Amino acid sequence: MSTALRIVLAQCNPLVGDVEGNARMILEQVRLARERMDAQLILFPELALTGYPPEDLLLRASLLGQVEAALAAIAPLIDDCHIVIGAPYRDDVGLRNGAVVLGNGREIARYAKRCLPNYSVFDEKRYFVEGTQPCVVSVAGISVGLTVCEDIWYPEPARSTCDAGAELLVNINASPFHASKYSERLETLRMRVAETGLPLIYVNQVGGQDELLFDGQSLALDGSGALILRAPSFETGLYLVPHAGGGEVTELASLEDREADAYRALVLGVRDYVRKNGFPGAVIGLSGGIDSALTLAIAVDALGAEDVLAVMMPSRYTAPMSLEDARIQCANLGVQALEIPIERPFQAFLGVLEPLLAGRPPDATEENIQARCRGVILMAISNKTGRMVLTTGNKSEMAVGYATLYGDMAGGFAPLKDVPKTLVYRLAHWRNREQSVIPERVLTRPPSAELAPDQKDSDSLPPYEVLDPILEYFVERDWSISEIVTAGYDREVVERVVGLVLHNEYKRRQAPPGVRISPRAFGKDRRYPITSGYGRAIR
Ligand SMILES: Nc1ncnc2c1ncn2[C@@H]1O[C@H](COP(=O)(O)OP(=O)(O)OC[C@H]2O[C@@H]([n+]3cccc(C(=O)O)c3)[C@H](O)[C@@H]2O)[C@@H](O)[C@H]1O
Ligand SMILES: Nc1ncnc2c1ncn2[C@@H]1O[C@H](COP(=O)(O)OP(=O)(O)OP(=O)(O)O)[C@@H](O)[C@H]1O
Ligand SMILES: NC(=O)CC[C@H](N)C(=O)O
Repeated sequence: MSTALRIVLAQCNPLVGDVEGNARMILEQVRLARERMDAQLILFPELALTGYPPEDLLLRASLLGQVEAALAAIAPLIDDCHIVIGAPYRDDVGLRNGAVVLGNGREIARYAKRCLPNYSVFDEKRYFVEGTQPCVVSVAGISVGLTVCEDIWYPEPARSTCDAGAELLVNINASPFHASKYSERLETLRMRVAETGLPLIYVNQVGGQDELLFDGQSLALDGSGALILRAPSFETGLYLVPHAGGGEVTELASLEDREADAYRALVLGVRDYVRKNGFPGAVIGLSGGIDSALTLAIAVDALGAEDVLAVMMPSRYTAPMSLEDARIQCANLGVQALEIPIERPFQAFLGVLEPLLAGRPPDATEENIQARCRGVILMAISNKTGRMVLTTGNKSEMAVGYATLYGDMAGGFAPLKDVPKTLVYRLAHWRNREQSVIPERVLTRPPSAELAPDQKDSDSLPPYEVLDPILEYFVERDWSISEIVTAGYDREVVERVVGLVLHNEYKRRQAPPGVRISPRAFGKDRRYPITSGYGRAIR
């Protein structure tokens, strides 16, 4: 850094809507940053006071009242340093996504975010009005220019802040994770530094908020674009920006591979969803298959073995090795396991439905009754114990509707919802890299729903090595059928897969939320109509 300012990045995990709690957390971070690091300027993430994204809570006057009260309460306490807090505020023009500067015991400035993202998972134009002016404040004699998240993704805000006299650019963020996001950010920040010649300090929030997951990885670049600080991913903490020039780079985090990043994102997403919603733990149906095996490992890493309950619910079609493998995994992880066979409830349903079923060949009806027996049992355990049911469906299955409504889709949160089946395998291998917690056989046997005799997923679906790329092209990249065929896939298979994806929007709308780890997840990231003639038109 060209300046001697002691800047601390508060990479924190606010709770959306808990303005008072977030204000207390901010004051505690200020105390620590002052005590331990002698901080002169402490930066908090975008909308740190409300948490991000507050969604339609922003339409409630009472929330904005709480924000103003919190700012008024915090300001007098900030008398020996400066802080920047992300907070919404209303002015003569409208509601702003703001960066508020406090120091010398008072409020010093309010900056309104100028670029409001309104694509992908972002809806900021629904709530906020764009700012038009740069904002530069003096901190210990250094001119500090403010920007908020999306501002830094375009040249103009940084350039005009530089023109307004900034010697240093600050960017406060709520930038959600997806695979490759870190390199996209770094490349963008380097462009802004190259254009302005100014050091750039980037602070990001951490934590899960419904389907969004924030990874932290706050950064500092010096005026030449060299990385002088990279804070850890998926962890909260206070990080002092080092002074460059001595050739020393503070690299607090290593660049992890895709599996490690994805796995750690899923763990944090599950932990924050379960804990921030006040649940004492989770319950999972453990089949002896790969999806529930990985879900269980993630849940244990997120919540601790004592707060996770595995339930084995064998049916007449369950292979003995499924039950054996499930038992071994529970022992490996130290998880309490229950065994509740579903034969009796399944028989009871077949009995009462006899008039409907008699004379009709068995089909998905009977398969789904089994999945629903398991759903009823898991939900009963959830109701009685207060634990949340984690569903186990992966992105490939959710894409093509290979799951039973009110059956294995019954539950509160879907950790693997954005994890394609081929990545499920890679993550399971990654989790087993040091110590085998998922039995080897679970990783090698062919996937099966075990809802009918000798059933395999490959009876109904193309092999996952074929299905997953087709899904990625269609769902994540919006390719046409012809483009996917040109990439080397069979037209008939592509048409069938695309038809299933379009048809099963209704199922996904009824599915629980899950952690977003890809650039296009099902949920708020991909909004398709349920009732639609589009599928017919593209045939
Ligand atoms: N647009 C729409 N809006 C609202 N509802 C709509 C609808 N289109 C169909 N439906 C309704 O949806 C129902 C059909 O859905 P559903 O009852 O779920 O049943 P369905 O999709 O027909 O069958 C479930 C499939 O998932 C497979 N499965 C199940 C469980 C686990 C696994 C696994 O490997 O993990 C795989 C199973 O082998 C079977 O092929 C029907 O009642 C239909 O009326
Ligand atoms: N015998 C079982 N005991 C407990 N839960 C089961 C059993 N069979 C299925 N389930 C639950 O239903 C989910 C869907 O299972 P299914 O075997 O139909 O498909 P899958 O997608 O191959 O999942 P998995 O790889 O976990 O088996 C499982 O992940 C599990 O949560
Ligand atoms: N909150 C925001 O403005 C986020 C938008 C930004 N492009 C990001 O995800 O990093």
